Amino acid sequence: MSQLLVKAKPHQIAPGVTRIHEVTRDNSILEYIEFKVLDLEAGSSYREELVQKECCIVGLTGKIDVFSEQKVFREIGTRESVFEKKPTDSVYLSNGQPFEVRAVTQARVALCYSFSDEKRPSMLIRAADNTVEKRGILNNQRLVHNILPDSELFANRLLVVEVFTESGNWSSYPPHKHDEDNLPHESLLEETYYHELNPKQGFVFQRVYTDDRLLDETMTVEHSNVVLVPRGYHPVGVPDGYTSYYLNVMAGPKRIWKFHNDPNHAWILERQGQ
Ligand SMILES: O=C(O)C[C@@H](O)[C@H](O)C(=O)CO
Repeated sequence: MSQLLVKAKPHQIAPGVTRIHEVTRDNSILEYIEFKVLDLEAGSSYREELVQKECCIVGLTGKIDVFSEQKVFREIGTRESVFEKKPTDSVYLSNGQPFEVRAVTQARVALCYSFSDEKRPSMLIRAADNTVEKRGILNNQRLVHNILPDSELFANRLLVVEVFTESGNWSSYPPHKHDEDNLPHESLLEETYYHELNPKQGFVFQRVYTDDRLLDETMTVEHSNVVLVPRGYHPVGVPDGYTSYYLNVMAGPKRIWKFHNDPNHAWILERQGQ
């Protein structure tokens, strides 16, 4: 059984609250990242206390209110489907505080965690604060919303980004890795991919591999699956007829995204127009 591919396991944990994913240090091979996806019915609420963790709450779809010790954030979320391809709102909460997510409408929420013992200000990351990038040419085009990039200094470890890849294109490509603490050349960051597909019956292929091929797994990834990237290159290929969305969480010892392209495939970037 794959240690990298995590399928959705919907489980009702409170009235109106269904946990779709729960990736923890105890049930996964990751050391720096934990990740949850929750579905909330309108009016339902989810409570948690952050102990030695920071969290970025991403309003994937629907509208939520977030109550933290320091602040209340109202009407978080901008879209009914991620495939509207517009940025959404998120909230950053630091270690050592209880919080509550209350659904204003039916909502799907991602809780992206890393380990932290620092108390920092709670922050609203508005949809309008996301930097939006179009990357790549030919069949390597993708749309990126930077939710919590390394240029934003208020988080301790967490990096969060969402990526849309159209039918027949490749993203996280040419394959790149960030698994060596060797700055300024490369940083060590684990990564998670939470995938959605439009239409839902679609699938993508994701390969996770290292130079020595001691890790080399190619996965068929379906709607709502999570892929764990403890190390290695991690490209995604999208079949004709389907659009791919994924939410990436990255974290490691230093909060810098410095990747290294697979030298065998870096020539892709030298084509005209990149
Ligand atoms: O540019 C892309 O295709 C997205 C990737 O950079 C993705 O966010 C990732 O792999 C980050 O390391």
